[in-house]
Amino acid sequence: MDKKNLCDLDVAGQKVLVRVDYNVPMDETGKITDDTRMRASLETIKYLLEHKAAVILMAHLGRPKGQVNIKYSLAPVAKHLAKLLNMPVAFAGDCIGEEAEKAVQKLKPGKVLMLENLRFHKEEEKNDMDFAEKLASLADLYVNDGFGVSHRAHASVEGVTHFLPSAAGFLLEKEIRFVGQAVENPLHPFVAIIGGAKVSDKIGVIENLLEKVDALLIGGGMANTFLAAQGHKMGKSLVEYDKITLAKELLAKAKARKVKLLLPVDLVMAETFAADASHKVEKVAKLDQKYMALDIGPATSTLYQDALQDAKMIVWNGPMGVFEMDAFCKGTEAVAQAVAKSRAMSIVGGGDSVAAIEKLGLAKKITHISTGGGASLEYLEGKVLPGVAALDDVRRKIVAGNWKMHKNVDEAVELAEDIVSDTNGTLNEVVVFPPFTALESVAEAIDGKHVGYGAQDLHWEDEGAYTGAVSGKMIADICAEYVLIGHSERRTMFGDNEVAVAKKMRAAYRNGLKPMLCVGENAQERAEGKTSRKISMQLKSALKGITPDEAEVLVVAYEPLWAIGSGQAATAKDAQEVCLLIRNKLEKLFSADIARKVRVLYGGSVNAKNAADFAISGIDGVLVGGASLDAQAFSAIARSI
Ligand SMILES: Nc1ncnc2c1ncn2[C@@H]1O[C@H](COP(=O)(O)OP(=O)(O)O)[C@@H](O)[C@H]1O
Ligand SMILES: O=C(OP(=O)(O)O)[C@H](O)COP(=O)(O)O
Repeated sequence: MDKKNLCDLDVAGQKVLVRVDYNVPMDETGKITDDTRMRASLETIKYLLEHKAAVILMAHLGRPKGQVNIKYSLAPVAKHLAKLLNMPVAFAGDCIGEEAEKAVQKLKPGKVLMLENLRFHKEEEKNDMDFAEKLASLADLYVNDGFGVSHRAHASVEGVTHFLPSAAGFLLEKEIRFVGQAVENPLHPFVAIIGGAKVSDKIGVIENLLEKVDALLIGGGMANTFLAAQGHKMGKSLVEYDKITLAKELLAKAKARKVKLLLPVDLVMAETFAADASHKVEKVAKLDQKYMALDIGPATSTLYQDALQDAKMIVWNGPMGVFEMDAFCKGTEAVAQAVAKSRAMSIVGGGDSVAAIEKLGLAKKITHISTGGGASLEYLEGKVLPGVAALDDVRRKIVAGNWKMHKNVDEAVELAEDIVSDTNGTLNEVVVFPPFTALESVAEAIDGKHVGYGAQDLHWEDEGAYTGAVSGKMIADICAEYVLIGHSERRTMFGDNEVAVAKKMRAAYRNGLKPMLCVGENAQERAEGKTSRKISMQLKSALKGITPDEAEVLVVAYEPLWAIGSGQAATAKDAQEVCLLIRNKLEKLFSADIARKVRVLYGGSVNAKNAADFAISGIDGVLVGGASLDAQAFSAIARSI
């Protein structure tokens, strides 16, 4: 995940505003009937309390339409939270204004305050900036731990991040990691189970998952529409006849992508939509037209269980039938048992699906139970969640331009000045690497501006009889910040082997320079599937003896040799996979925290046309060659990453 999390914030003595999702079911007496979402937030709250923060919780309950309505007060939730935390939880009768301000003033580090329902103010759902600023004025820092509401661009989810340093809570980070993996790097065979009432509720998810899965199992009311699209007569079943064409398109897409799409072969048919309705199991091919389908049948349950047996990753969202009625919950329970029994990485989201798992006591057998229904659906659709996108990035992206052996002094200064003016305002870090002859002039021309500069290489000794060489000490003397080490051209044309690279790394750190270490495989190694082994060896050799503190300022550039100067860039997915491999290797060499902080770039035939492809999770910027010699092209790249 590329967003800051709690560990990146210094919370001691700070007032931390935490957005949680406590939109929990209650019975008519106000008793909370399922506190899963509250329990899921405890890790974040306890971390903040242990680190001496004053914790201010804000949440919504229901949809009171901007009106104060006692039915949706969070007071009972605050009481229940006190029991879960086994400590007092103060409660403010409003989320902004004098009452909230007084409560916050009284709040001490190590204590918790719950604010009243945000949605008593219509400005919350309107993402009103004045309202967001009033919320933000209560605190020093903001943490979003409400995954279930992060698909909403509301003031407490998105707006408030414009006024406070922000980070993800542990629950949000865990949700994004698991649900995100299913979308970005699924394990195969990858099987998805989609159920629920209507296909119209989950079109986006089905379309996106059809790009990723090996098998898709469909149940619930939405299966009826697919069966009708195949020509089956569905009697009084819930069928969305206006979605028949769509269902046919999805069936065709699955076939074209060779995705095994399974539909029920038998159904539990009921005379009426009622818990005590008379019902019977019938084959899909011959359904009683006076009846309606309210669950998948036993043969279908067996078919789906078999399809799940060898899965390595399973995503399940939506029940297989009218789960809330005992007579029609068996299909959902059978799927729940199969998912729990599977050795796959299993991710379950959606109120009814999660309820089935909880009812059967199978929660511990599921890898990740999502606390978000709509949020997990939208994430599975591949949508950006506003509540996540709004958070501060853990690593500022870098766009670096390696000018190689081009530009005399005047040209170099002109190019650098043009880049300064053209990249003004970009959030990304911009760095240029001029030739040595122009480095000092460029440094003088842009020093103090937002564009950084560095050297394209260095010798590993600080001084001595090394004709033609330039030392780290000399580079530091003109206040350069970065130095490229191990660029493929140094390795292939000038004999920089792993020993030389390792000595240059030491020289860089000895002189206070930030190394931009280039690693990458050649065409043959790639063809032989040796990329991972080659890069792991390069990293291990170059980083030997480097301390964690030194590693924190390291930048690694993945530059596949076959893509340098060839005009043939790696695909964004290939680059993402290798950058992930590099980060995993950094975690093994140092720690997860260092691996999160190190920036990992892609380089190799990046240009203004393809740069945006590399603006994806896990890639923290680009190292640009030829395209960096033109200010406009390079600035376009700096804006598109
Ligand atoms: N065959 C069916 N006919 C009508 N409704 C169904 C059928 N199967 C499931 N449903 C309904 O689907 C609803 C749950 O769908 P959904 O909200 O998508 O699931 P989740 O809450 O797990 O996200 C339940 O209210 C259930 O009654
Ligand atoms: O319960 C929630 O969504 P969900 O029912 O999709 O899980 C979240 O708290 C968001 O609530 P909202 O759908 O009223 O914005």
